[in-house]
Amino acid sequence: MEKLDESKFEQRLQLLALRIPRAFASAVTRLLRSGCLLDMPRVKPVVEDPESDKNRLVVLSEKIQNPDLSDIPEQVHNSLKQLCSVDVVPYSLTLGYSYWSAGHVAHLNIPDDLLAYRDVIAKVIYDKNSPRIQTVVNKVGAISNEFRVPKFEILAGKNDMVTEVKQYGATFKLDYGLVYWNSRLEHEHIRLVSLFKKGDVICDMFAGIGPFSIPAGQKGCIVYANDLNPDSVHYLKTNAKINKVEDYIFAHNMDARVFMQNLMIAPDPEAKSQFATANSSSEETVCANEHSMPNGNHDDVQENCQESLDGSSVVNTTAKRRQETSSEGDVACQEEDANQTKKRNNKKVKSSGPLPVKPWEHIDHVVMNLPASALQFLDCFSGLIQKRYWKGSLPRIHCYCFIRSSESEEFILCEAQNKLNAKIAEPVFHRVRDVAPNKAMYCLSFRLPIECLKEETEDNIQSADG
Ligand SMILES: C[S@@+](CC[C@H](N)C(=O)[O-])C[C@H]1O[C@@H](n2cnc3c(N)ncnc32)[C@H](O)[C@@H]1O
Repeated sequence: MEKLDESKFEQRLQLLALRIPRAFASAVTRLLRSGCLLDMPRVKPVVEDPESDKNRLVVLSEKIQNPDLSDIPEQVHNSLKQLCSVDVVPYSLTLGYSYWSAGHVAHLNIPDDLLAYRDVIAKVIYDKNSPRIQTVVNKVGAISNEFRVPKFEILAGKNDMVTEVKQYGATFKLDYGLVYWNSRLEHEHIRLVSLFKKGDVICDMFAGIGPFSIPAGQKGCIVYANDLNPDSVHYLKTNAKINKVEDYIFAHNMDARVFMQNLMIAPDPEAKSQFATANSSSEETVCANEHSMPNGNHDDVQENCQESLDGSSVVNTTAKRRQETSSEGDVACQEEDANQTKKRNNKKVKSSGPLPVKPWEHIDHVVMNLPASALQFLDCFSGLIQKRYWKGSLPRIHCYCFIRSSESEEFILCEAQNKLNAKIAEPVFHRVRDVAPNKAMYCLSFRLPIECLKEETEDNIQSADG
């Protein structure tokens, strides 16, 4: 048998690092986070300086290759110089052959010229890293299915792809063979969630197993999370429970367009009018603006969240409950009044958890992480939101996409505007990571243009009113 040449699996990266005074490590990291910092799973970008414990080394992205830092954006470079003293030093990083792993699974991409040795390679990796690594897999072919799940062959260890990984303090359980997972997006997940505020309403149209939704829930956001892959939704619900945010996450399993359309369906106006006549207008305002579930029923906060986690849609829940109890809104409003004077004695409402929201009235952010085709889904926003229900500013859309070196941001913007049928004001492109020599992943963020609101015509008001 040929001898295994381990070095064939080692990747040696020649990088640059900034030697900075120790006390400035956090500030410098924050400054460089959007694209200039080393972004690799399980590799810390801030390390000890072997020459002095008064300093630390902040490792730069492999994209930054000029020691004069001329490939760092000028503004960032200037802020850096003002912040503290900085020395640029070479930094060599070696990734061993056991580098690629998620939980107990070591994930290899064995090149064609070494495929003949894959079993021996896998065995060595397994033996050297067991018990931490219990399964060694090799990716087979390119990802082509709509769930974005790679195909793997199991080379060593047990045939078990269910594992747990940790990101920013959250635990994610997943079956590597059934759902999409990419550890390299950790920084992007953190970056986007850092834009959300407690209490924000988030729609995660392509949620996967929840790397945006779960930390958003942990932050106190209400998240409507959806994925077409039933296995992803299964793990999304599991992860919501593991991370104790099940009250904040409404999980759905449907096509993203249908999901958005369903979320925007306002409740039966007939029931609303009964609600209105049964209550004074001020009571109705309290219910509508603050604590109402889609059906206006305050008793069902926990139950409704649980129902959503069990897979039923908000709309179905709404429709069902509205038919059942046209006077429940009445009761709910009275109870809400009582709650405000701290006299209410209702166990379910008393229990902890988020207050319910009405997505057709307000959403703060929409996350669209399906870079290969999310732009195509933007057409679903045209005429989606009904002006007469909406309150406050329109949502910010975060649409992921790929941009090839032959394409420009303007080109992508045009495509997005064509799909929306509206002009986007102040688009922000954030470069997430390079995925190939000529292709990078970006996040295009913008506020939904007002032209996308559904026009109020006599016809559509009447048909909506039944
Ligand atoms: C690139 S993954 C992103 C998952 C997750 N947001 C993350 O960052 O890990 C895209 C997800 O979109 C889902 N998906 C693909 N087509 C979809 C569709 N038409 N509607 C809803 N989800 C879809 C896939 O199953 C996959 O989980």
